Amino acid sequence: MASPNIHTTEPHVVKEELIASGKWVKLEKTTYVDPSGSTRIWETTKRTTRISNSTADGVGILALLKRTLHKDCVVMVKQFRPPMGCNTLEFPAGLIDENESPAAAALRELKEETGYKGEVVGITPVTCLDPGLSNCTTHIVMVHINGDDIENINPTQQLGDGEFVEVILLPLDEFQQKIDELLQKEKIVVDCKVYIYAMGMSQAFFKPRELPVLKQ
Ligand SMILES: Nc1nc(=O)[nH]c2c1ncn2[C@H]1C[C@H](O)[C@@H](COP(=O)(O)OP(=O)(O)O)O1
Repeated sequence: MASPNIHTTEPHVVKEELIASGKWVKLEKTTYVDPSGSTRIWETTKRTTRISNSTADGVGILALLKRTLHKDCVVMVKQFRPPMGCNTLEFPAGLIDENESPAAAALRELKEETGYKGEVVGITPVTCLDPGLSNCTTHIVMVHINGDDIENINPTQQLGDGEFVEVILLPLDEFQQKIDELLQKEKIVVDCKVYIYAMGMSQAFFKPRELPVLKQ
């Protein structure tokens, strides 16, 4: 018989001790109390760049390019990511600057990485990225791009030193299939947020058209 699992303690962090720090990332030893009241240790990574009054470390940008006589496309970026040792397929993204709102950071990063000028149509709450490893957080900012606008006909990236970003447009109604084709063609790892969104889009596009089947 299973023993009753009664937890009386609100889990909380007791102290955070620095183990090592670089320019961009630091490693800490986190002492915390778990729900059973036991004191435990966790190894935590953090960005050194977090702005104290900012709601998150960065933004990810879910940008839809809308053009007359074209399918709506999701604006994606492919780039070599040193920690992965290979190219990745991601939503455009970046860190929030000092005194910058998530919306402003999203429009700035989108312009820099892809050349497109967009309009913010929605922002998620703060979301965590890899909470078993790091306290890194992001807002996903939904942006619409008027592709017929003269400013968006020939978008020009504004990349900084050391930034090499390829823009890839993928049709929204075939998003998962086009990603799968790309993954088969080349050695590239897709960001988890991107693939989850692709699976959600497939469900939204195709499931409503399937005939309902009576459950046995
Ligand atoms: N973990 C990192 N190590 C680095 O050596 N450099 C890093 C790290 N994280 C960010 N950066 C640098 C790279 C860019 O010069 C700036 C800004 O990056 P940003 O464009 O805002 O974000 P990403 O596109 O997600 O790299 O920070």
